[in-house]
Amino acid sequence: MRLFTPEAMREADGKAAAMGYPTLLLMEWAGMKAARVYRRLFGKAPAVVLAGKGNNGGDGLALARHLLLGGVPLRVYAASGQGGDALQMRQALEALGLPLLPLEEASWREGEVLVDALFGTGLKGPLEGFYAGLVDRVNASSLPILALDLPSGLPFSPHVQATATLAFAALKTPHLLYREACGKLFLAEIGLPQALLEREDLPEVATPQALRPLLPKRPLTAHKGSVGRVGVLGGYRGDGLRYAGAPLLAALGAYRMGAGLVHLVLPEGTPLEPLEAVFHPVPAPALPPVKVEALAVGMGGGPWGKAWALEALKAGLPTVLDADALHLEVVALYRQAGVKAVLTPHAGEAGRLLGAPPEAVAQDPLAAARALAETTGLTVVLKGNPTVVAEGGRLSVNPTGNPVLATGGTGDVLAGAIAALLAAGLPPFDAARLAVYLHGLAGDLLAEERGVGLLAREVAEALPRARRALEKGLGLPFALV
Ligand SMILES: NC(=O)C1=CN([C@@H]2O[C@H](COP(=O)(O)OP(=O)(O)OC[C@H]3O[C@@H](n4cnc5c(N)ncnc54)[C@H](O)[C@@H]3O)[C@@H](O)[C@H]2O)[C@@H](O)CC1
Ligand SMILES: Nc1ncnc2c1ncn2[C@@H]1O[C@H](COP(=O)(O)OP(=O)(O)O)[C@@H](O)[C@H]1O
Ligand SMILES: [K+]
Repeated sequence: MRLFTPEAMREADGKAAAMGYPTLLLMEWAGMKAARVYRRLFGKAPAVVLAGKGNNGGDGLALARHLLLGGVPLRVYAASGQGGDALQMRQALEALGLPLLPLEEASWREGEVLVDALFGTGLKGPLEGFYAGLVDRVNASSLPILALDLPSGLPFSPHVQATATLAFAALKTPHLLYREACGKLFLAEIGLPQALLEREDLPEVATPQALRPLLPKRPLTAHKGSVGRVGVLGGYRGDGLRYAGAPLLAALGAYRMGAGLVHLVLPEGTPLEPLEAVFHPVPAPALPPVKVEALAVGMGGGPWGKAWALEALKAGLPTVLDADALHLEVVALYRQAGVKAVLTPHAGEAGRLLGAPPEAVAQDPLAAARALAETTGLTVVLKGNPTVVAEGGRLSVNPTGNPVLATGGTGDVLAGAIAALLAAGLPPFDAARLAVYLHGLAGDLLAEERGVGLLAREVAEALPRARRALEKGLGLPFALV
């Protein structure tokens, strides 16, 4: 599944029209699916539809007709000046005898549901004047809001803060970059010719459908030496083992992602956990003295971070470089050596590597991940919401995960999880996008059950459940309608 920009989506609509496909059908499906979502969420609660004059408004008018036919009480406030498909939708509604009220008179009361069909992919620049005021009133209403295609105003401010958003044909960048404004996310197929949605040049949205086939198989004869052995290298002695827990969490992440054996190479004096690991206490950064297939490096390494990474490079194995191992010189050496490496920076670390402020990274994580993959020549996991995986020209945007993951150590768990999949033989891009998806899904399962207050080790514990869900094809964090 591809992640469209609003422009790419408009292009696809245009191509459908140029092919001779009747675009009125798309709008009709959009309206029908929107009515279905409305009924599912709000039953027969009365609707107040706010329709702009473009095609997004047209979708709203189509929805209004389906609600009317379904016996849902409603008022429609519409801008004037529709043309094309939207005008036909307006005429169809009027033919059924529903008077359209001027948008300027829009008002609502307790118990009603607002439908935001003001602007979609055609918005150019931030809303101002009347529309900015209308959006502010909508947001102040405390009524449930169903946004059609996009919460109006996105990607700028002000924008509608929706309770639920129904995306048409494909997810667009603002759906994943402004997740909060969208509320519960739905995606409707509206009959757009499939060929127009297959755009290899656009980023992918990681989905169960694409990721399930990547899950490493485990044959009956599997043994702990055959399903992937991971070396976890990290920690620092000099400050009283302040971050001693970080590599231990990475070891848990690796085991919970299915590693057969985890070898923990740690500073002497570090607590020896988890019990399932094989321990190699060392006086200074060193490689595990045994055979492993992948490494995770840097967690809790502090000033030793660089030394761990340089030591690890000698093994020439697929390696996750996390936290204290993330340095430009180190990264350049991995590239030179042709070693497969996955970098796992958060916005702060990525900013440091790119020479950009963290805010700029967070503002456009797709561009930042792409730039970092380009400058380093390695695989990049830019952590955040959304987490973006980049390699060469490929981008995968992760739809799972939520703010309960914002707690110490969850990144360490992820580093170990990626290493486990590398050790199982997955190429870096696949290991990264699969681990990121499952890590986020584990967080989603736990958020649902328990909410804020998770421990990173519990995220590791939930990884097998996330994996089971993916095996069953479940776990898509938005609903298809
Ligand atoms: N064939 C198609 O094109 C389809 C389009 N669909 C819907 O159509 C939408 C796109 O429709 P449009 O391209 O007509 O665009 P929109 O309906 O999103 O908005 C266009 C209108 O907004 C005005 N406008 C743009 N920026 C503004 C600003 N900053 N302040 C005030 N007014 C502004 C434009 O002058 C134009 O009148 C999609 O989001 C989707 O909801 C769906 O019906 C499916 C089929
Ligand atoms: N608001 C959020 N939404 C989704 N995922 C989040 C959010 N906050 C944190 N995470 C995830 O939690 C992990 C945190 O990693 P990191 O910042 O390295 O923490 P630590 O160094 O404590 O392990 C990342 O995988 C990140 O994507
Ligand atoms: K809208």
